Amino acid sequence: MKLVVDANIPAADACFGAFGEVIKCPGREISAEHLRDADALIIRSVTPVNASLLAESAVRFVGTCTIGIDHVDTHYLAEHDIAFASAPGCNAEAVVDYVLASLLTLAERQGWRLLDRCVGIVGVGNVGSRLQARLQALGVEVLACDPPRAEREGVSEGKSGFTSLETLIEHCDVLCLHTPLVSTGPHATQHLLDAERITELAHGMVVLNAGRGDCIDGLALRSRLASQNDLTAVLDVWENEPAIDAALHDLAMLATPHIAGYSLDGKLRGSLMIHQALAAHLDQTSELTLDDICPPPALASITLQQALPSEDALRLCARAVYDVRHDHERLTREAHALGLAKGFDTCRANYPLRREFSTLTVRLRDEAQTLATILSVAGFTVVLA
Ligand SMILES: NC(=O)c1ccc[n+]([C@@H]2O[C@H](COP(=O)([O-])OP(=O)(O)OC[C@H]3O[C@@H](n4cnc5c(N)ncnc54)[C@H](O)[C@@H]3O)[C@@H](O)[C@H]2O)c1
Ligand SMILES: O=C(O)[C@H](O)[C@H](O)COP(=O)(O)O
Repeated sequence: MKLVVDANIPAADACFGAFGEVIKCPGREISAEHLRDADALIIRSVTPVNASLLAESAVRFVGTCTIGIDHVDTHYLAEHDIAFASAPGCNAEAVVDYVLASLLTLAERQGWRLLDRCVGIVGVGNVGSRLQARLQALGVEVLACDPPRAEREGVSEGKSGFTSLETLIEHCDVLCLHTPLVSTGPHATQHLLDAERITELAHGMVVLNAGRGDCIDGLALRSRLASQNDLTAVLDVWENEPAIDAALHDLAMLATPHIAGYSLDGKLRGSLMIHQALAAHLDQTSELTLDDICPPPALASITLQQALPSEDALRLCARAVYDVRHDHERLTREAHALGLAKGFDTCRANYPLRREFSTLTVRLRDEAQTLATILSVAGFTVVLA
């Protein structure tokens, strides 16, 4: 069996080597030529999978080690009896870590407390629901918007815990987008935040997008930021990646190269989920587990010797695991050296090893019960001693 695998997929040999010959290729370069005699295609989000890629190929299985599937023509696969698997939820914890790390950084820079803000979450799926749970457990007020879920669950707006995007825009201090890219239909998300809604955003609002770039009208956001400079933008995803809008990049307070989900844990979970899906497709059993492919964290524990204000302690622990400022600085540096598009992909290909909050054990004095609860609901492993 011949498998063509995106070269950016970690543990590719451990996860796919046992099935056959693994040919690695940068995801953006995988072409019909590479797939002519391939049986399986294992990708991440940067390889458009459609008729022009697959028409001449022998591929019978496509697996994307990502949650987003907007790069895959699933109708074409179904029509041609090509099996397909994605990795829902694999990197959701990492994205929530990214959001918390970003908001804690903004709070410090702008002199507010995250715990006092009202956060609106648009798209309450694997990422959004985990974000909602962590924020609410911290005591942050959260408003949630997910019309497809409200419809699926047969609940009316208001009573369901879901509310409209307009209400979020009206009431929230922070708006977090975690929607997939859907181009058509009643719940299309293409330019969900369009020029009109961007005009309505209140002075001082934070807009964070870690869903898909096309969910925001980038030109309209750029023009609001450039003309009024009264919003704070945290952008991990962009229109036209990797050739993103340089002016919008410069105007964002935190600008990162689509790495919100890039914890090692999240990427390896994605590889493992597609390994399991391929094994099932081939009627094989697999005993491979995350522990087989995921190393222990380099930083396993820290001790907080003094009682700190809760938000300072949160920020300290978050940064011990993941400092989002480094990702912002790295993109700016690489863009300066290589140009924005090349710098964007270089940052992604050479991404430093990042772990999830849960891999850090925070040791606290016995009397710090309240702080222990806060750190624990924020995602850390906490031990009182
Ligand atoms: N930046 C990153 O690194 C990164 C990482 C993971 C996921 N993502 C993106 O974020 C998206 C969400 O991830 P997820 O794992 O939570 O996916 P998910 O499919 O579990 O959840 C998406 C949610 O969005 C809701 N939704 C769909 N259309 C909507 C609309 N018009 N308005 C409001 N809500 C809507 C869905 O009902 C669903 O509940 C993914 O599709 C992917 O594109 C990005
Ligand atoms: O859809 C997803 O899972 C995320 O956007 C994921 O982080 C994308 O990773 P990439 O394909 O860009 O490596």
